[in-house]
This record gives sequence, structure tokens and C-alpha cells, in this order.
Amino acid sequence: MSTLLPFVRRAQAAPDPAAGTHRMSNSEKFISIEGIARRYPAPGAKTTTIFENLWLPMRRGEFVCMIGHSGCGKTTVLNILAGLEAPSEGAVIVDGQAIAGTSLDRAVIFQGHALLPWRTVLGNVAYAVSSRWRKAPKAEIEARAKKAIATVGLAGSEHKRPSELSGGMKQRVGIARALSIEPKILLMDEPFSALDALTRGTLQDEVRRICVETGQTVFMITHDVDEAIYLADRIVLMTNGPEAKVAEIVENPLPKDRDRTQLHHAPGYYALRNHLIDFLVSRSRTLRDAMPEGYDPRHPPVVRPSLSEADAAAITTDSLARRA
Ligand SMILES: Nc1ncnc2c1ncn2[C@@H]1O[C@H](COP(=O)(O)OP(=O)(O)OP(=O)(O)O)[C@@H](O)[C@H]1O
Repeated sequence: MSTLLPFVRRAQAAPDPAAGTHRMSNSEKFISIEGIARRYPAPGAKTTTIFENLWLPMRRGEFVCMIGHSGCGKTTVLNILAGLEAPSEGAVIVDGQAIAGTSLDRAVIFQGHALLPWRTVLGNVAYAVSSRWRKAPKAEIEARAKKAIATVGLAGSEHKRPSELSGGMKQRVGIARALSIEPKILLMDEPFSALDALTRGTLQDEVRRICVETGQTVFMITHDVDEAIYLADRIVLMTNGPEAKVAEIVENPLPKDRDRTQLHHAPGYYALRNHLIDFLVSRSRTLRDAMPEGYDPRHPPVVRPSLSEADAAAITTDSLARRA
């Protein structure tokens, strides 16, 4: 498969004392996945473990992307974060409280738009707003809904119904609806994968701008390496399933105010991209079979591809740092 990727250059591992040495403190953890597992009954009174002992803390305002091959359990992790599924073990803590079931604190945007077809754009968003603020006067509900609609660039389309909207516009309504309830975390499962490339790029720009401006905390699943590089502060790499693990957490070294059109000129861009592609092409499989010595699922390796092309990639781990 790597022969299909002639431009991939393997990142050289070089220790970077700044990477991975800072373990997130309890006060920094806004959302925390703590030791979750998901198991299903298998034939012969056996059990299939999709993943287990999965730990992931997230800071307030952080944009976290999860990448991994099909079947490693990404959607399951997102469903557990949403409260749509319960973990077989472990817990999810949001702002200091263990979650139990769904909540308007955690808004989900799926690939499909799931809009109410008989309601207008305004009606769809206002419905969500009124679920959040049940006793709010109608004027306030409309004002909040209109603000969210304007944020995603749909002002003027408030009275259209979903059947009158393009796929990109429908997804914008989905985003407006999620943002309108001011969730603590926005959960997105490949939200742009059904869109054409141009619309996808525009919506990525919008989501990025909104999240930076509002400090929204986001957990997003994607198969698109470039999307993860553009949007994420950290990228969680899952090994192949079953018994998938968090292989690494990659810190995005690119500046927060990154510009899509200039991304490929940014120092560190190719080291980061190559690292992610290398992982998907081969390491996601080899690491599933054998994690490195000293691997600690509670503190998976933190990787920060170097800012300098010359340095290529910088790799260190909490555990290695502790041993040093
Ligand atoms: N109800 C179920 N019973 C048994 N196995 C299930 C059930 N639901 C999901 N699985 C299995 O759990 C695994 C993880 O599924 P999940 O959808 O979370 O993976 P994913 O990484 O999101 O995949 P994709 O990228 O294809 O969406 C899959 O192998 C799937 O077959």
C-alpha cells in the first residue's frame, strides 16, 4: 500500500523534551474518558472486546479528533460520550460529574442531518433551543435560534424547509442546532464525509472559526488525515480492532490560527501528515499486535511531530519521561 504513497517520507523520531512531559492535571480535565471498555457477546458463550481500558482526558476548548481503521470502535466511543450507549466498564466524566444517559450538555452531529422535515430551518433550531430553555419566552428562543443560524451562514434561509436545502446547507442547520444549545461538548461523527470537496472545505472553515471564536470543546471522528490536521489540537490514533487501543496521542504543532491555503507551507506540516499516514498504513496494525514495552493505557504515548522539517518528528511518552 505504501507504494501508492510516493510522497510519504518517514518521520525520524527525535526526542523533544517539551513533548509529552506535561500530564494533564485534574483541574485541566474538562471531559474525561476513564478506563472504558465495550464488549459484546460472541458465539460460543464468548465475548468480543472492541476496546478496553481506554483513557482520554480533554481540556475545555480543545478540538480532539480520533482516527483509526473501520471497526476499531470510534463510533462506539462517541456514542458512549453522548450517553447513547453505556460502556461495559469505566466511566465518562463531564465537568466533574459522571454521565448517565444523554444530555443537552453533549450535542451530537451525525453524518446524516436528522432534521425534522416538516419544520423550517428556524423551526428545527428553535425546537432544540426550546428543549434547552423550556421556560424561555418565544422571542428569546427565536433570537437564540436566529443567532445560531447566522453563525453558520444561513441568515436569509430561516423559513426554508429541509427539502429546499442542499446537503451542505442541511449540515449547517445540524451544526446550528447543536451550537444553539451551548453544549459543553460537541460530538461529531464524520460530519462532512457525505459532502462534495468544496462544500466540505467551506464547512470545515466555518466549524473551525466558530470553535476558535466560542471556545467550543469538540470530539470528532474522521477518516480524513487532512481534516484532522486542519481542525484538531490533538489527534487520537486508535490501533486496529478488536481489542483496539489508543496507540498515541499526537499533538498538532501547527499554530492555532492556521490557514487552510497555507497549511502545506507550515513548518512541521509534512512531518505531521507523514506520521499520521504511516500510522494508518502500517503501525495501526503492528501496534495492535504488540504495543511498545512500557505502554501504559492510562498515559498513552504523546507524539509531537517537530516544528522543524529538519528535526522531522519528536516522540516521547509519559512513561519514557518518567523512566528518564
Ligand atoms: N450490537 C453489536 N453487537 C456486536 N458487535 C457490534 C455491535 N455494534 C457494534 N459492534 C462491533 O463493534 C465494532 C466497532 O464498531 P464501531 O462502529 O464503533 O467502529 P468504527 O471504528 O466507528 O467503524 P467505522 O469507521 O466503520 O464507522 C465493529 O466491529 C462492530 O461490528
